Amino acid sequence: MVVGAAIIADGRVLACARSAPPEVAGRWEFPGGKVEPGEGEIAALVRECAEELDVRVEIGARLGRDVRMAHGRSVLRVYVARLLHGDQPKALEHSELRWLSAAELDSVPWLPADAPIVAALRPLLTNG
Ligand SMILES: Nc1nc2c([nH]c(=O)n2[C@H]2C[C@H](O)[C@@H](COP(=O)(O)OP(=O)(O)OP(=O)(O)O)O2)c(=O)[nH]1
Repeated sequence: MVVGAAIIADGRVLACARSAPPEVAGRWEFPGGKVEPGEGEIAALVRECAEELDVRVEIGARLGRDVRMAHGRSVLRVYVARLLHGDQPKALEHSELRWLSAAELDSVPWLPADAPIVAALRPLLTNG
């Protein structure tokens, strides 16, 4: 299971450009990663957001549906999240971070598995 966090602030969502591995570098994703054995999904998201972005987050509702990823070996599950304590994300592992409005959602090349989740995200963002 791979979990991702759709971090929303001021009507925008945080999109992150992968720096590695080469086959997905330059593609955009939600921060997150693999749930470790014995770890809960929420705990995995809190850990990944701290590791990748140096932020504390509160995890909210599920967003969209589970998406089966390449080769059917894993599933992507995304949750809505918000930043806590005024923390500001830093690109510790990504090549770039961008806050996207609803109108800007299609302006970056998301990882293919993210498409249905990005579509479900649109109504949660204010236009602009
Ligand atoms: N984090 C994240 N991964 C995604 C998204 N969409 C998508 O297809 N993936 C894929 C890319 C990777 O093959 C996999 C996540 O693996 P990862 O390399 O980020 O996991 P991890 O941080 O636990 O890394 P590692 O321990 O395996 O090095 O899921 C997404 O929106 N967010």
